[in-house]
Amino acid sequence: MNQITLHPITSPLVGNMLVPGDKSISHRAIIFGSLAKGTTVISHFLDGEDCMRTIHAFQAMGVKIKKEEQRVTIESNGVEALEEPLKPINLGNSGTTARLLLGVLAGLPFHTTLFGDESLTKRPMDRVAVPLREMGAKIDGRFNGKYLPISTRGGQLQAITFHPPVKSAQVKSGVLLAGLLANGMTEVIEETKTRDHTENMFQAFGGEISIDGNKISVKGEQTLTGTDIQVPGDISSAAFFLVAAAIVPGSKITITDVGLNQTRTGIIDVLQKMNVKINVEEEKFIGGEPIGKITVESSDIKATDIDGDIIPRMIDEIPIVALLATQAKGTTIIRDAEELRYKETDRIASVVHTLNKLGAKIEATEDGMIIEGGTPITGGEADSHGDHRIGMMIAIASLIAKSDTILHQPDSINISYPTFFDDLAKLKK
Ligand SMILES: O=C(O)C1=C[C@@H](OP(=O)(O)O)[C@@H](O)[C@H](O)C1
Ligand SMILES: C=C(OP(=O)(O)O)C(=O)O
Repeated sequence: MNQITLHPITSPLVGNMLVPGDKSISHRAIIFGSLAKGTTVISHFLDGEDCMRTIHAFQAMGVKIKKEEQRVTIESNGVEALEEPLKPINLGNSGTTARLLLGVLAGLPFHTTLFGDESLTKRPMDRVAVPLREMGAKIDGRFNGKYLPISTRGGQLQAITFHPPVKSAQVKSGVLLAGLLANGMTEVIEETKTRDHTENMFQAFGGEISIDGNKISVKGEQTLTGTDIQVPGDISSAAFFLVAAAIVPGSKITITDVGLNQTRTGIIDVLQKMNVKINVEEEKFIGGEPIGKITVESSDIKATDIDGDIIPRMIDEIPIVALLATQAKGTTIIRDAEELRYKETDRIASVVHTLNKLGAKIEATEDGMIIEGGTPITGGEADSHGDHRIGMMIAIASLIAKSDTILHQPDSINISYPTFFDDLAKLKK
């Protein structure tokens, strides 16, 4: 489907909902389950296109992975059993698969070629290729390995101490995974803490990892053991509905069984700062990940400044927060978010272009944006540009638009949230 017409909403959004499994945790569960010896069973796995890329990559290396809806079973004989893939591996649109898989391939003694779609082909891979080469991996590709397609020949790796030059959980995770396959103790020292699902997953699979503030140390050449993983709901997917409830008058939505990992809950802090009526209840810990429920009601929204250490804790939520800010009282300024320029699209440019087209008043800056509040959304035509989060931002904007919105390339939403429109429909009364 190339385009769909979205109508403004005529009644509040009301109800309880579950969101699909966390994308970051789903990727990692496949990777760790494939590296571990034994059986891993994953429940509430994200059935999105990106996570399927990770499954296919490990199947191409001989791992037995069976998927029945949101349940995935992995039977693996561990790292030593992984085989040289017969063909180049297609990573589609998935940056997480690319950066984490490079870390794994760095330690495997065979040749692979990785490629992706048009968007992934433009995203930087040198941020992970450089430290992996320092550990001893052979990595080459377009622009000296800065961009896909990339070929690897891994092997004997030496542990390093690494200070990531960018605030990126993908880079950290790539090096930690290579560290698992290296000789010695690999250390990653982050300037700002990024999402820590890789660290939690090491522990869930019986691995030794130590965390001291922002320093993470992983012992090389350990054997991991298969386990059961229950994936929490993805707070990055929930964010679209949290904002929808806040901006559609009379709404009240509760999202249950959603991940509340501190390294991901910047969106909750921002909603609170913006005067959104929100209630959060942490209920349990599963596999080192806190899970609970969030209730949001329509609110009188206030502008705020968003910058500094909170940015990595809400990096994927900035497009939908930008929409929220268009409905706030006052001007919202987002800074320190230059990393947005290296996502599926340049999300500073695509958010500003798209929301302005729909009636907002936003100015792009080098590392963020300045958003004028209280601007009505007019509707019209808008394109996801193949970016799932831009597609969902447009769909939520269309709810409060003055007229219909034609969304081009809605299929991109299948990357992270294939049931998005069904879930939205269930909240309409
Ligand atoms: O590690 C992960 O699972 C992710 C880390 C973030 O990317 P960066 O590490 O590039 O910031 C985020 O934007 C992406 O959606 C998923
Ligand atoms: C940036 C994202 O994902 P990835 O880097 O895995 O493509 C995202 O999901 O918003």
